Amino acid sequence: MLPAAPEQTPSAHPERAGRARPARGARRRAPSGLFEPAQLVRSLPEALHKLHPRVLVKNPVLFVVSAGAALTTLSALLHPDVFTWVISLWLWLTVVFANLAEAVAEGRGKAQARALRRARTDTVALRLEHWSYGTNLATARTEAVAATDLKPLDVVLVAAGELIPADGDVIDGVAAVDESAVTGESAPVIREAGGDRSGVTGGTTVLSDRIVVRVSARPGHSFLDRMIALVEGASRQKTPNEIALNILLASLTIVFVLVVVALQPMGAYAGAAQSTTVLVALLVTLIPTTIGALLSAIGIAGMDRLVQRNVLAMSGRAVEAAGDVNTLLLDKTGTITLGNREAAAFVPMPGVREAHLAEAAQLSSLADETPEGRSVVVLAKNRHGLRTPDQGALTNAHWVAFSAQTRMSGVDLRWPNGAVCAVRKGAAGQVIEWVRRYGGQVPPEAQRYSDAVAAGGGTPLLVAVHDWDGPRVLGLIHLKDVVKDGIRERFAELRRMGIRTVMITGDNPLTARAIAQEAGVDDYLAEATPEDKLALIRREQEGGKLVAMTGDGTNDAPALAQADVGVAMNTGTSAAKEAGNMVDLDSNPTKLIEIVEIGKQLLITRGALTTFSITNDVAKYFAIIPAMFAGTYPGLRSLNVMGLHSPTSAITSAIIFNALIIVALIPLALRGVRYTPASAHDLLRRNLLVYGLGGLVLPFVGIKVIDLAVSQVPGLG
Ligand SMILES: Nc1ncnc2c1ncn2[C@@H]1O[C@H](COP(=O)(O)OP(=O)(O)OP(=O)(O)O)[C@@H](O)[C@H]1O
Ligand SMILES: [K+]
Ligand SMILES: [Mg+2]
Repeated sequence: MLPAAPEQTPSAHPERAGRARPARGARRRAPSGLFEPAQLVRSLPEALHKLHPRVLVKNPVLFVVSAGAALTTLSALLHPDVFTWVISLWLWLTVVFANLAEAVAEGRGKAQARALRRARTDTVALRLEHWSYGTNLATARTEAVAATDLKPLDVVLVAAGELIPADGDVIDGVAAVDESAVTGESAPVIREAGGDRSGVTGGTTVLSDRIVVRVSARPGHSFLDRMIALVEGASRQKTPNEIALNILLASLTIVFVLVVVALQPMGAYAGAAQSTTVLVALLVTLIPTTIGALLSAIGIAGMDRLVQRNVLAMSGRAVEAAGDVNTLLLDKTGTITLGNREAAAFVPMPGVREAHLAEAAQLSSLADETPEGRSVVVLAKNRHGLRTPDQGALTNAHWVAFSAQTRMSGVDLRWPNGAVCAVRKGAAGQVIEWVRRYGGQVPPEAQRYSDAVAAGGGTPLLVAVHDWDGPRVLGLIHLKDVVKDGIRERFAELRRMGIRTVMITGDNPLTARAIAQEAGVDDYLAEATPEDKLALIRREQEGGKLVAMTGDGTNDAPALAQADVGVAMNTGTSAAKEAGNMVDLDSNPTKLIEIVEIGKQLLITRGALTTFSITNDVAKYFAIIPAMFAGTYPGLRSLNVMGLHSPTSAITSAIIFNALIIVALIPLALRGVRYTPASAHDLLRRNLLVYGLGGLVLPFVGIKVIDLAVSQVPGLG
């Protein structure tokens, strides 16, 4: 959890717990401390600050109200009377209350930003002058530089007890890291080179061991900087939906301004010319002040609700898109499975000694920094007592790193006597093709054994050599991975929300199918390259679907960038975090369920309050129109259905109600309308009923009550 947010409760933390606890978050109610009346008082100075014309002009509805308030104040100064002063006062209060809504929504973020600022580092970093695989860190030359001077691609050495000076990826070593300064979680996490858990954040602390980090962030553009800007709302931009709604509100406002202006000559002709104060009051009740006041607070609160769940949304647009997501793509390893895909057994081909296979497997993995590669070395050591070969023999080694495109890794060795030997391990299809390319025969067992491992949900890695005996398959490594606990139920929940889940993996179709079945996803895509993932997203989007994607690997980055909602795991590589538009600090892939709920809640809240805003103006016309013309057209008195005391008390009550309803709705705008999984159609009907009807009826009662009080005031009765 983010620091300085005491209301938060600890969240499910699969990475640390070692398994995905079915996060209770989905059912966790918005933290009860999300809104407390004291916040209104605390945010008052900020609300008054926002009375500046430069701020007001950004909100057309509020701008018109403040212009009206200025006008009535002027007329109160020229022709003082109680009515004009009271109306002026309440019009200003209307603007202050509207500002208050925004100020309260922003207030929480400011506290969090203060805590995050403290984590920003001004430490000294040890920059390595050269680094390559195998560099001896004990003797490597380093220079001390200020953390703020680090540039992308700089390589720094960080030891236990030290602050990580900048965002980056671990490229050598493994360490326990305390990320509480950023995530608020005190349990340490493991960060290691090679895999999809290499991302580290500047300002976090290394607890054990020593790691080499390649810096990825430009100065001033670190993750922490972005987080601070985000929670502070500094980088907040209006979303397309907000802009559209704002245009609608502005147009309505202009129309009503014209209507009111045109009313005066007509009224004068009929002998019922109105005072400025009455005309302004009419205008303010006509224009949609409620939603105009609450709109931005609703958006900020939506982002904030995500922060409460430890999700950082880099764009408000992504939060809205989350509310309408149709398809969720997840990668398999580390997202659906635990991700510590480990070598469990060596399976030799007929006629091959297991020790020989193990030796080749180990050789191909010595420089393979992926968790898979490291686990092969460990298994060879544990099972066959194999030690790392003599460095002297390996000086002429050309290491072939694993890539998602080639699906292979290995080494080309040149022995001192000039003989050449190549070893490869990788996906069955690729390794078989490699052997055949050099004219080797592949026994049918190679495919058969691989399929057997895959059918059980394991990942087979074929091992082949090409030496003086020619190219041939020696056997396979059985990699095991485990489907996370409770993930089936979470997918079922997504299905109820109308979201289709698709697993994408670089693994072979048989493994993919076995895991897909066990996890209960709706569909899967196997042997997917990064391009395939991207193409799949584009295809879905062309069909008009909104696509969400969660991932952590560098090979997920293009897809994360293309997805409408791209959630990167905080554990992931910096490429993935850079590409997505949200980061989950808990690295919990099923967090998307909560993200979708929050997105839906945001859309529903905005819809509900817009409905309420428009319908709740109706009652105010019934208060004001009869009051305006009762003198000229006594027949209009029958419209005074509320039986309001007098024209002045009626108009005053309508304006007071119009202002108070904003304050009354601030908690709802911040907390959000309650969301229950239901079809969009049912939700719409329910909301129209509750908020439309509520908006229609409530003001009749409210204005009547206020009128009873107002009519007691001398000068208004
Ligand atoms: N270190 C490695 N060396 C050689 N081959 C590997 C290595 N790691 C994985 N492979 C092979 O490459 C295939 C694709 O791996 P990749 O990591 O791209 O996909 P994945 O992890 O299965 O999928 P995802 O991460 O998208 O869930 C694997 O199925 C395996 O056969
Ligand atoms: K109004
Ligand atoms: Mg992977």
